[in-house]
Amino acid sequence: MTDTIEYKFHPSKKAAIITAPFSGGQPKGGVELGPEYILNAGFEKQISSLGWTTQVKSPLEGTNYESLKTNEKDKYGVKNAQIVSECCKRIHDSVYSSLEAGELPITIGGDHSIGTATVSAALEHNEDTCVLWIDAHADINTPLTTESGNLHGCPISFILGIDKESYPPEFSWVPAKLKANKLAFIGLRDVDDGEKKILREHKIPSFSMYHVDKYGIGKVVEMALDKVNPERKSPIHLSYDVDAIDPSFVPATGTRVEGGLSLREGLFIAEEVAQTGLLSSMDIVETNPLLAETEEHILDTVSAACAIGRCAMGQTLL
Ligand SMILES: NC(=[NH2+])NCCC[C@H](N)C(=O)O
Ligand SMILES: [Mn+2]
Ligand SMILES: [Mn+2]
Repeated sequence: MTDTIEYKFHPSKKAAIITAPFSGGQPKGGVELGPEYILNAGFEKQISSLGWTTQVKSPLEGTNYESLKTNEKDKYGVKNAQIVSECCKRIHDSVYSSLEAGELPITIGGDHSIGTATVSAALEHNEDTCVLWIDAHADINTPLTTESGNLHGCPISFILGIDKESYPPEFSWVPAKLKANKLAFIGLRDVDDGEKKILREHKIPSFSMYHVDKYGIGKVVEMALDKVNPERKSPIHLSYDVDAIDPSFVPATGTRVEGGLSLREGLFIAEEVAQTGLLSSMDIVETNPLLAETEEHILDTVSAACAIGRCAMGQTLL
C-alpha cells in the first residue's frame, strides 16, 4: 500500500465539496441536513489535511425546494419531479464546472436522487467515466416500475435512458450518456422485482451481499473493476449511499436494510478505489441525522460518511 496516491485525473489535488441539502427524492425529512452535519464534523479540514486544496460550493443556496415537497404521485407515477429536476440541474452544473476546472467534486447529500445530476455531469465531462454505485438498493426503477414513486429510487434509469418514454418532461434535459457496461453495484440486498428484471436485461454487474460473503470484499471490488474498467484507465465516479453499510454502524439513514457491509468492508471499497488512482468524482448521500434515536447514532453515521470521503481521498491506515 503506497503512502501517497497519485490521482491520475486530479494531479493538482484540488477538491470541491458540493453541498446538496435536498430531501425531495423521498418522503422523510432530515436528509437535507446531511451536508451541514458532515461539514460541522470537520469534513473539509479532514480532506485538506490529506493534501487537497478544498472549497465548499452550495448550488442550492437561496432556493426553497424543500418547502415545495409533496407526497403526491404525478400522472407519470413519481413524486416531486419538478423540484428534483431543478435541484439536479443546479447540482449538475456545479459538478460539471468543478470537473472542467480540474477539481474533484465530492457531492454531499441529501438523498440519492441527486445521482442523476452528478453522474450525468461526470459523463459529460469525460464520457469514458465508469460508475461504482455502492448501495443496499439498485436505484434503477423507472416511472413504470417504481411502486413508491420516490425519485431517489430512480436516478440510474434516467442516466441510462431506460423506459425513456415514461419520464416526466422535467427530466428531458438529462443526457443519458451512461452505458450499462460502465456501471457496477456493490452491497445490494433490497432490490425490487422490476429492478431485478432491468439488471438482468441490461446485464449490469451487480454484487450483492451474497457475493461479498462468498468471495470477500477484496475480490468483489476487483471483479467489479474488471467489469467496468478492465484496463484500469477510465475515470471512476463513486456514488456512495451510506445505507450500503449495515445499520448497526450507520443507523441514521432513511431506508435501512439489515445484513449490510461491515464498516471496514464499506471503507475498504473507498480505499481500494483510491488505490486505483482513477477516482474522478464522488457522492456521499442519504445521511439523515433526524432519524437517529440517540446522539451516538448521529455520531456513528456522520463519522462513517466522513470516513468514506477520507478513504476515497487517500487516507491510508499506515
Ligand atoms: N437511495 C435509496 N436509499 N433508495 C431506496 C429505494 C427503495 C425502493 N427501491 C424505491 O424505489 O422506492
Ligand atoms: Mn440505498
Ligand atoms: Mn441509493
